[in-house]
Amino acid sequence: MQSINPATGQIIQSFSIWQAEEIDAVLKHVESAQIEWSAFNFAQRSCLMHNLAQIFRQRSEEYANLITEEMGKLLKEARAEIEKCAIGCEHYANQAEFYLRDEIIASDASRSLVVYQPLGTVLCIMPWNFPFWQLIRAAAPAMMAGNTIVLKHASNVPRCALALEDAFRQAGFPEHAFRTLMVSAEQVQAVIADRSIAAVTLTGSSTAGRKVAAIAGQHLKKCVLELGGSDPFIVLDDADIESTAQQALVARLQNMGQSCIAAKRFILIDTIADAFVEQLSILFSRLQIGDPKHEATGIAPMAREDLRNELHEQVERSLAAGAKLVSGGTVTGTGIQGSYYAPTILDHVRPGMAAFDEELFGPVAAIVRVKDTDDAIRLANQTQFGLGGSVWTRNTARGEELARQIHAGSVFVNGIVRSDARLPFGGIKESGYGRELSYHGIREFVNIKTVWIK
Ligand SMILES: O=CCCCC(=O)O
Repeated sequence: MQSINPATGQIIQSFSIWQAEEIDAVLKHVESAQIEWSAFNFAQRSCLMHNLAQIFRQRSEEYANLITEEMGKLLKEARAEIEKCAIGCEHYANQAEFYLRDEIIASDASRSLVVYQPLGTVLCIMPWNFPFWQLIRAAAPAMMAGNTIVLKHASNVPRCALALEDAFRQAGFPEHAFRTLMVSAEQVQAVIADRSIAAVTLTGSSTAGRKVAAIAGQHLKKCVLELGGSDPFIVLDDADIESTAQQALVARLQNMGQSCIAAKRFILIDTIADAFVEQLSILFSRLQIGDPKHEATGIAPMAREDLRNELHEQVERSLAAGAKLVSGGTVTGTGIQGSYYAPTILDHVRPGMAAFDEELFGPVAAIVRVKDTDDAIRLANQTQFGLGGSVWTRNTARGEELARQIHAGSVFVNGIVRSDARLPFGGIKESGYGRELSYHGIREFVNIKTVWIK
């Protein structure tokens, strides 16, 4: 496993992958720790989760630099990610007991109730794009419910994975309540199969989701999958073009476009399409490519060179299929080592083109022109994905009506799709199943037990 700085191409550190004996030993420890951890009451768990939030804030600069060095995002975005982790920990520290309170249900018993109890050890298989937050989004609720965690992180962020383990230890969690496994993708099958693992949560591609779901299914283990997306960003003809284009820029280029919930297909009503594209391309052209640690930089590298090359290939296939290049479309970095890609706008994208049919995980906006709102909804739903979507209009009642017609796990009206610990997060169709965050998220990894008393 190698930690490589995507802004320079330099190897920061290399790590050896664990052998089976080491994996076994850690899984046993985490399994035993779960018995100890589940005996902690909510107040005790909450106290440690608050400590963790505090550690994120105290060590924010260190962690943010680590993220930027390992996967390339802008340092200011990395700082925001760490703050989001602190907020997520606090949310579950404060709400878990309420979310998992016993529910008394009237039935033919003298007393019947539902109690929520931990499942055991949850394996978190996590991606590199938000290397701290994706893990905390899954682990904070699961741990507050009394589960322990083993993390298999993406192989390009090993230092983030180890820093997370250290943060839990610093916060005072039992020694093996949270452990990072230094394992390869090939070793994951055996980990899922191990009897110490009760359930699995994966954030990653639909391809990875299929594999993990198949293995978990074979071993009858519960899994939650948060997979890819191709979120529509629908602009109606009454939207404010200037402010909506500014939001579009953030929605597409956040995290250098490497987010499952980034806006990917910009569906524009014909009458405003020219003005919108012009505005968006002006905004794109102002961004400076450079060192992700510099305040003035707007375009950071993508996380890995192979991912950048794959994106470029999707752009080239879309152009060959008839899309029109408005700006970008080039691999930048001649003479630079980093895996940069110029912010790109493709116009006249239609179904059948890579930019419409596939997830574009990078700084490329696909413009889809439509004649009316019916056409907009039809095309928004013409995808195998169903993660998020947004509608932009001055008429919020109309926006809500359209939000209900979009097939996705969350739809925002006049707002960028984002996760929020108070609201459920997840997708339908090939974007996965199950929900994270809110009370829905914490109830994914519990035994929802009925107790019936005559
Ligand atoms: O790739 C998915 C990114 C989700 C980020 C979030 O939870 O805000």
